[in-house]
Amino acid sequence: TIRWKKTTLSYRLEMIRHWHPDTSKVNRTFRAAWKLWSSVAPLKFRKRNRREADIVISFHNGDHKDGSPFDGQGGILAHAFLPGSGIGGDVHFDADEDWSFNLFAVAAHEFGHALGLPHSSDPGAIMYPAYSFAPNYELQLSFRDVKDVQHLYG
Ligand SMILES: CC(C)C[C@H](C(=O)NO)C(=O)N[C@@H](CC(N)=O)C(=O)NCc1cccc(N)c1
Ligand SMILES: [Ca+2]
Ligand SMILES: [Zn+2]
Ligand SMILES: [Zn+2]
Repeated sequence: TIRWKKTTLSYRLEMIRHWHPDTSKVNRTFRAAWKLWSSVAPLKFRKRNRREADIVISFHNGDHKDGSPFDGQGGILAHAFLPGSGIGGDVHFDADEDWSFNLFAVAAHEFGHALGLPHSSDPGAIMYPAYSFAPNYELQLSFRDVKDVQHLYG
C-alpha cells in the first residue's frame, strides 16, 4: 500500500489567485476538507507558503503536461497523485469548472487520493468515483472512508 511515512504533512496552494479570486474562501475550504480526514486519523496538515511542501495544490486547464490533460467544463473535475516525492500527493483542479459551489466536496475526495485512498464502491463514500452534487453541508465521510483511512494511518 502506498501511504505517507509521516503523519504531519505540509501543503501549498500554487497560483490560486490566477484561477480563483477569493483566495481566503479557497483557504477556508481546503482547511475544512483536510479537517475531515485529520478528525478520523492521526494526521496533521500544515499550510506552507514558500518552502517545499509534500502536497502542492494547483488549478490548471486542458493539457498541463502531467500526462492527464483536463477536459474543459464537466467530465473530469480534478485529479490527485498518490503519496510520494515530487508530484506525489499533488492535487490538480480543473480550472474550467465552476468552483463556486462544489470545491469542498471535490477537495475532500482529491485529498483522500493524496493520502493514498483509491476509489470506493460504496455509493455513500466520498471516495466513490462519481460525485453526486449533494449540498456541501451534508458532506461527511462515510464509515467506509473512515475504515479505509484508518487502515492506512490508524
Ligand atoms: C478518472 C479520474 C481522473 C476521474 C476524476 C477523479 O476521480 N478524480 O479523483 C473525476 O473528476 N471524477 C469525477 C467524476 C467523473 N466525472 O468521473 C468526480 O466527480 N470526482 C470528484 C468527486 C468529488 C466528490 C465526491 C466524489 N465521489 C467524487
Ligand atoms: Ca473538466
Ligand atoms: Zn494534472
Ligand atoms: Zn477520484
